[in-house]
Amino acid sequence: MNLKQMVGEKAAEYVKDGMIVGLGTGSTAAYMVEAIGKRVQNGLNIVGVTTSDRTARQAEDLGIPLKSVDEVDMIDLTIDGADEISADFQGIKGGGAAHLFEKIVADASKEVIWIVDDSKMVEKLGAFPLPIEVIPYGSMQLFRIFEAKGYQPAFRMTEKNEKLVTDAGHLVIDLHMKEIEDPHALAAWLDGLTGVVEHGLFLDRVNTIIVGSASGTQIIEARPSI
Ligand SMILES: O=C[C@H](O)[C@H](O)[C@H](O)COP(=O)(O)O
Repeated sequence: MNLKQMVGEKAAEYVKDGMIVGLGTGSTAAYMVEAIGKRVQNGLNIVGVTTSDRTARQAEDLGIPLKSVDEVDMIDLTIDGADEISADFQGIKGGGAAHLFEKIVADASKEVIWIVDDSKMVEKLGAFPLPIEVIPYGSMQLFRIFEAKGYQPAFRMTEKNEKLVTDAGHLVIDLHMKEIEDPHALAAWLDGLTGVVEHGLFLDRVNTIIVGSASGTQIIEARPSI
């Protein structure tokens, strides 16, 4: 059983006719986009708002009508993957370096669903490296600040061993923190650093989590939607 496919297809059932739908990024979200694409080909009428160039290409190929995030007032529902979800439903995202656009889309959404396999559910965040999107200018200064804190920073590299450049033209520094004691305090500190564009801590943002495991899908209602 492919758990990513299972939760991706389950989440696609939440999409209703007439909705504006935020389409997340990553290997799990790709299954959701594919399932929504099939429903669109069978007559479902929606508009998608994508969170990366990759997802935009996939959605276009499937014939899903798209608008940019700036062309819509509000997104009805966003479905996205996650890298880690803690016991109190906070998340780390950005393993695919899409967290800046993903957070902008999530913030413009009435409801957010995350789809994950059960390996992503953890007690505390931090085993997954925390992605920090930074502007290239001065990025070594930020690197040194993270190093001095003991966060073991590493620039995200491509297969060609070049610094990865995000869809927005920034770099990514991954922090290897092992365990994040206070995600809200860390997020506030990161938000205050000049040159940090966005970090991968997604706090108090998800409404529903669909978890896939060998025994099936579990739906967790994390917090009420707006
Ligand atoms: O930047 C990428 C996104 O935040 C993804 O949603 C996240 O990394 C999970 O990806 P995957 O489903 O491939 O594990």
